[in-house]
Amino acid sequence: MRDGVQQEGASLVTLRGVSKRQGLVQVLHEIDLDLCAGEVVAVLGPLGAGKSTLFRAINGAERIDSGSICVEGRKLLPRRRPLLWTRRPARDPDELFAYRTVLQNVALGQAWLRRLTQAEAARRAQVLLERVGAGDCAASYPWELTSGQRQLVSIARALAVNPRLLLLDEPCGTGAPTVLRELAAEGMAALLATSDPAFARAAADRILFMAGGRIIERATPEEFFTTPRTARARDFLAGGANGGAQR
Ligand SMILES: Nc1ncnc2c1ncn2[C@@H]1O[C@H](COP(=O)(O)OP(=O)(O)OP(=O)(O)O)[C@@H](O)[C@H]1O
Repeated sequence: MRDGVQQEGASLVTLRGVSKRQGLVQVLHEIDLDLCAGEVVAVLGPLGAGKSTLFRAINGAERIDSGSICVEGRKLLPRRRPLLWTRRPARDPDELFAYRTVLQNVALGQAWLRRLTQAEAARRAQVLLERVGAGDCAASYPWELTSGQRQLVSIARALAVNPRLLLLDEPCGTGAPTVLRELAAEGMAALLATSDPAFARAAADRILFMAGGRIIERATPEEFFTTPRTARARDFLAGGANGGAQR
């Protein structure tokens, strides 16, 4: 039990007292976070809350000033090779190779990372696309897809290495929450950074509400969206995705 929210199993990602300053701005203040296998946790907050910085730190791409980050019990060292990273896939079609079909985009990871033949990589890519409900998109090019479809294709591509953990910075699309919940039911964990309350509500088991570089509420979606405890969270929910003032 942590901050009133029941968690089960061993922690896959553990942060204790993580702090980070960028110039004059204290971007992260003493962040504690636990993520277990099979969980989808949303770090929800307004623009500039520090979500992306937090995710870069967990990914090993951002040096922290103090605190510790452990992934599967191993302490993350500064500048360590980043973990698999899916950043804003749905908003930026350039994240997918524009002149390759969806099947080729997903097969590339299979061929490179798993060293499969082209034919086997394509077969597995089709399986992954169907796994996320984007099988019909296989022959399309990225620019022919909706943002939600691109999101699903990006998740299929990330599944190339059978990840135990997905970090998604500002995911979107109506299909993605369902896919993430299904993957979590199979034991994968996902940590989302989002400023979209609807996405967080649809996808997450737990909400960590972040503002001004601090996690100021931890709750189930039911608790958070019906009875937010802090004025900052109430303002955010009343103000839409950006929650009025930043940070
Ligand atoms: N390299 C940097 N140098 C200076 N300030 C930075 C740097 N990176 C982030 N910041 C500041 O840190 C704060 C948090 O930024 P961050 O991008 O982590 O927030 P966020 O919650 O992800 O917001 P958004 O959704 O808009 O990306 C902001 O005030 C931002 O201006």
